[in-house]
Amino acid sequence: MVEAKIGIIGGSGLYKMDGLKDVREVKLSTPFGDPSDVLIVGKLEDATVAFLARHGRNHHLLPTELPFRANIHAMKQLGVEYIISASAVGSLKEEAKPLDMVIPDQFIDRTKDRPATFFGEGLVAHIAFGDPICTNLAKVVGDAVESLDLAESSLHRGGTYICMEGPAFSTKAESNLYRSWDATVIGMTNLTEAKLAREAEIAYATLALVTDYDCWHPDHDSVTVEMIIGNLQKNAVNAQLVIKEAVKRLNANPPESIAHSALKFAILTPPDKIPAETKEKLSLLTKKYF
Ligand SMILES: CSC[C@H]1O[C@H](OP(=O)(O)O)[C@H](O)[C@@H]1O
Ligand SMILES: Nc1ncnc2[nH]cnc12
Repeated sequence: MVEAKIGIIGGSGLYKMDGLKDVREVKLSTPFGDPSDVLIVGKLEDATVAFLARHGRNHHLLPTELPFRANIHAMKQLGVEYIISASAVGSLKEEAKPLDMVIPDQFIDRTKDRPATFFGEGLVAHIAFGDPICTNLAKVVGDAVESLDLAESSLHRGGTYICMEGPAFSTKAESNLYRSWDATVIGMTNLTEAKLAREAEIAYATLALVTDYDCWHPDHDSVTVEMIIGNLQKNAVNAQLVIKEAVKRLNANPPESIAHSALKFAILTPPDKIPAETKEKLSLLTKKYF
């Protein structure tokens, strides 16, 4: 089995990583179904990385349809310890302009129709999620952005990402409600992924790339796919540069992460009371504790 310590999940607009060497397509199955697509494993800046297109390489999966658990489980199977997620977001603040980058440190969950835990079926675990993003990994990504000269894009470190269900974009009332909550950006994917990554003890950070002002902004029309497509493409170019630089830094200096021991005090069910099939199903995640 190939191994990769760093995982990259590409969202809308980022369907492949340029510059990968010794590329292999790895098709994995998991106890939670198949991932969104094959994982692309290759060398980037001397590090072995695993890339996955979240919506599939042809963008055929809605946010609600994403096999989040299979995607994270597949990363875990490859030995991934750090995931950098690149995601398209709408901005809820004037100062976060289209083409800017935000590295959120909080999420608010507005999803309602997707599984968001590996646990259950006789194994109860509650992870701490007060700090849902790995601070040290976020710093590596932020430092990578700042080391590059990205003329059109400012960096915003910190901020709250609203994760909505979609696929329709928000109403103006919703968008203004989220602004009243002081949220920074809105998307449809990253909270679910971050939660599962934490359950899988993988450090996770989001590089959120602003495509639009959602629908609250008085000087902009309501968001449509047509309007954001150009920004998605420009953001994808920037995301590639940032990820390459972040991978270089991460490989040279892998940071500690609270995520790496997230299950240490999370599991409530005594090991001898967990059904054998569940123990087997979750063994990749929990075996170090039993
Ligand atoms: C491009 S429009 C909405 C779509 O874009 C974001 O996807 P991702 O987070 O995978 O980059 C957003 O969450 C929606 O899924
Ligand atoms: N305005 C928006 N709302 C939700 N997800 C998005 N992804 C990109 N722009 C978005």
